[in-house]
Parts: sequence; structure tokens; C-alpha cells
Amino acid sequence: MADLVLMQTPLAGLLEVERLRKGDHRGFFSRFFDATAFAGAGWPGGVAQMNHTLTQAPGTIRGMHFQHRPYGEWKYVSCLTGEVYDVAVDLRRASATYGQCFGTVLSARKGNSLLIPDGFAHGFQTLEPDCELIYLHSVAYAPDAEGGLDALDPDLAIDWPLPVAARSPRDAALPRLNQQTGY
Ligand SMILES: Cc1cn([C@H]2C[C@H](O)[C@@H](COP(=O)(O)OP(=O)(O)O[C@H]3O[C@@H](C)C(=O)[C@@H](O)[C@H]3O)O2)c(=O)[nH]c1=O
Repeated sequence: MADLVLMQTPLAGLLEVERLRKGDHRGFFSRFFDATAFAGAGWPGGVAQMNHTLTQAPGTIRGMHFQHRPYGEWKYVSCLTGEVYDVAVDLRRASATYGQCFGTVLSARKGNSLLIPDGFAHGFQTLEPDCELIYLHSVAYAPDAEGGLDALDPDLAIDWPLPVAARSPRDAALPRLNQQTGY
């Protein structure tokens, strides 16, 4: 039986991953990252950084974030405590799905993740208090290459499940899709 099930989303290259659990009376075992399987899906090289966030209030939005080339990165995003609505936006101008979004609920209970290629912006909204996310990144954080999109851009029309409870000042000032350069 496979340990990880990679499922194609409507956006080419963007995958939802189900982390299968082998349970017994103690709890469960599950594989979290598989270099061979992910390389087959396009993940370049190893894991440069692994980051952990806590977001306290339900309705909080973080994102939409990406890194400009040549620091473009793949991300593997998982929610290990709580539940979030996780969204990726296709920024690849040559893509048939440029400007389109895909969103799914990531949760500790579902044991799923989003595998996000270079060329996508990423963000999420917390659906419960005290959500903890783990990110694996293919490229190290490059502050000068930080890019972002307004998560409330009407052109994106992301269907956030809850009223917006909080955003960072930086996120609230991010440009709209039609103001982006690159990709
Ligand atoms: C992303 C990042 C931030 N920081 C610093 C910058 C700042 O002082 C503090 C908080 O940063 P931010 O507000 O950007 O954190 P946050 O909004 O949680 O950023 C994250 O958002 C989600 C949606 C993603 O997709 C992630 O890749 C990442 O960009 O941490 C690092 O030191 N290393 C990092 O890799």
C-alpha cells in the first residue's frame, strides 16, 4: 500500500497529498515526506528549510506569498493542529489556468497536505483557534525576493469561508494580480 497518495488538482502541477495512516492501539504511523515520490512530481532537490507557524484566531488569513525567481520555491504545506482553508493561485503566465485558484481544507484530522510548485502564490485562513502549520521549502527564505498578492483581490475571488479576523500589515498592503510583474 502506498504511504502517500498524490492527487492532481485542476491546476497543472499542483497536488493534494493524502498521508495514509497505519493505525494500531497506540495511535498511527504515517510517512510525511518522500523524496523519491516528490521528485517524480517535480520537487527539485532536497528540503532547504522547514518552518512552523501558529495562528491563534479563527478567520485569520496569512498570504498570498511566493518568492520571485531565481528564488522560486516548491512548498509542502501541512496543518498538524486545527483546520485551515488552504489556497494556491497559479501565477504562471504561460499556464492555461493562469490567475485561477485552488482551495482545500487541510487539517490534522484529514492528514492531508498541499504540494505547491514554483509559480504559485500560497495562503490560508484558519477555521479553528490555534492552528499550527508545517512548511517544507525547496529553496531558502530570501527576504529580498519576497512576493505577494492581496488575498482579498476581487479578481482572484477566493471564497474564504469565514469573515476576515486578522491579517498582517504587510499582507493587507500586497498588490493585486493585475499589478504583478514576473512569472
Ligand atoms: C517566511 C519567513 C519569515 N520570516 C520572518 C519575517 C517576519 O519577521 C516573520 C513573520 O513573517 P511573515 O509574516 O511573512 O510570516 P507568514 O505570513 O507566516 O509567512 C508564511 O505565509 C505562508 C502563507 C506561506 O506560504 C509561507 O511560505 C510564509 O510566507 O518571520 C523568517 O525569518 N523566515 C521565513 O522563512
